[in-house]
Amino acid sequence: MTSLLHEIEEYVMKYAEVISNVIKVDVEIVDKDMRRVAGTGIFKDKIGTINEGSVYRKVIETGKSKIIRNPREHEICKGCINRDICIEKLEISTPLIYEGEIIGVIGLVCSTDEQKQLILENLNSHLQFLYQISDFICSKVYQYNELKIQGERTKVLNKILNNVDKGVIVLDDNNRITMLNNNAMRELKLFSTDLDKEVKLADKDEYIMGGELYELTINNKSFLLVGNIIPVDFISKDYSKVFIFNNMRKINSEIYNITASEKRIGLDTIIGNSKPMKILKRKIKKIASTQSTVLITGESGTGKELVARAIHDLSDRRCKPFVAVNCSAMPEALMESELFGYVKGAFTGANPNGKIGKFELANGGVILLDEIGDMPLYMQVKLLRVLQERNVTRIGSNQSVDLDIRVLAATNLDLEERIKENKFRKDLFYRLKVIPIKIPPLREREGDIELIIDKLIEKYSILFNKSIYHIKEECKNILLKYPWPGNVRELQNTIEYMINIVDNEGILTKDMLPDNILHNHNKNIGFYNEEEIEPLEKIEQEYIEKVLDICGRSTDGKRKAAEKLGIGIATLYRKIKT
Ligand SMILES: Nc1ncnc2c1ncn2[C@@H]1O[C@H](COP(=O)(O)OP(=O)(O)OP(=O)(O)O)[C@@H](O)[C@H]1O
Repeated sequence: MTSLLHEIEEYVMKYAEVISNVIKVDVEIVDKDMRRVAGTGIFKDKIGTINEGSVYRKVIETGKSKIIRNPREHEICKGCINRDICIEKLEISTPLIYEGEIIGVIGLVCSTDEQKQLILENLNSHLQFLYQISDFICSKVYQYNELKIQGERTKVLNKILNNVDKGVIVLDDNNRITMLNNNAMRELKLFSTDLDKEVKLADKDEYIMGGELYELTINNKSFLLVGNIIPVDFISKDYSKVFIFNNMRKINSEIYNITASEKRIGLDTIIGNSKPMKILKRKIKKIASTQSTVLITGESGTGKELVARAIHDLSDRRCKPFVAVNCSAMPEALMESELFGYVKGAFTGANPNGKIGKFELANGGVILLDEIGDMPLYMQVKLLRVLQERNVTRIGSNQSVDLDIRVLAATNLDLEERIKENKFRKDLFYRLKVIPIKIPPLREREGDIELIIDKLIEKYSILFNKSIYHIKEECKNILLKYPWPGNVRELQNTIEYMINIVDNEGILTKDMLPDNILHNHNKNIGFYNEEEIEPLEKIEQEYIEKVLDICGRSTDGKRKAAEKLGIGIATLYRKIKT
């Protein structure tokens, strides 16, 4: 505690002077190590030195005041090393007690008989005054100590605050900044000199990613922040509320995590080396870096979404969100709120916290409006407005959010036909069709079916941990001739199915083909031009296979097949083996 008296020595000195002025004696105040902290009169030059007398030691030991009316002769003075040179006529000493501990002594010394006389005449009132000053000094020590503890606590608190990844601002009851952490300074471009500045915090009544949206204004700059306000006004008016807000980079990256696909979709992901696919890939490369709207058309399963993702991945928005919205899968009643979002309490049945819309989720990145041809007309009007004005307003809000977004739309419908049927707006069509991309159906991509089959066999063999050594020529031919109305998706499903059912030999054969493909094959044996004429032996082979598909491959099935074909069973076996 010694240090405490020294740390407030300025005050201690003042109190010593007050006593000295009022009682007209010399005063010294020592700490518990007997070092002089303050002194007046004959003690003024001795500040910092040790009092070697024995009276104060006794006061410190006993915690009791002492009045020595006859220095030198008093019992206490017997062992004092200064006894012979002592000029004191009267000495009054009283302890300074802080939290039960003696932290020092106030000593009053009379060097003349007149002084002694005066003091003794009013001893009681002088003692009362002395005790009072003693209390003042101790309460000053208390205040100082409290401030010191509070300062230490603040330091620890600051350390903690600077280690949370959120922005924290503590405001007083006038909305002035009392404290702020490094994140808040960084986010709001503030400095420690901005402490005590007034902040305006307006609740925008909207809810995003687990927090409330606030507009914070300081130094004439406004920031939209997502966070929460915690009232702490029970502490003191300097600490009225704490605003904890999320790091906006973190919010953006959370949105990105929701919206981004885990793997990169480059041009290599789009399998196909046919001429139309080469042209398509060149076009994707060329237009990826522009900001214009793209309308991707093509039959179902041709890879429209894949192309859209490749455009996103090749563009400089690749690290920003990619949000795909399927306009036909969304219930009509929900479409508006899904696309544009809503604020809390916008309508009954809604999420009470409000919801961020797909456009806002995609902000900064790319939105794919898939199956746009199925969008209801009233939504087409709203969409057109968003595309024209490049901003979106949540349902129930009166504040629009600016959009920096690349729009891609896709459909397998003939939009011009839909326009004629009054099911699609012409103005929207032209706004979307700035860059048209048409993906050819699989049957028109020469060489691609074989390439895709090989790649998919490889992919699913790894996925299902199977070793596929071979695909029978006959089986492959059926796949190559199939018209693939479901395009790559159907081919993908077919290969996945076959690899699922293949046995340990790892050979894909015709009888592993799905029924619809086999049926199609069976009813389509025929030819239309010279190139398609096949050797009789091959046709015969295929015909027998077809009959066996129907009759079965058991002994009974084969007997039945031979009967139907009008040949002996032995001939049938011979022909199967060739
Ligand atoms: N060229 C391709 N290379 C590899 N995979 C492809 C290719 N084209 C399509 N696919 C795959 O086929 C499936 C369907 O593709 P996608 O969803 O992109 O087609 P779509 O044209 O958008 O279909 P829909 O019109 O039915 O929405 C996906 O699994 C996709 O990865």
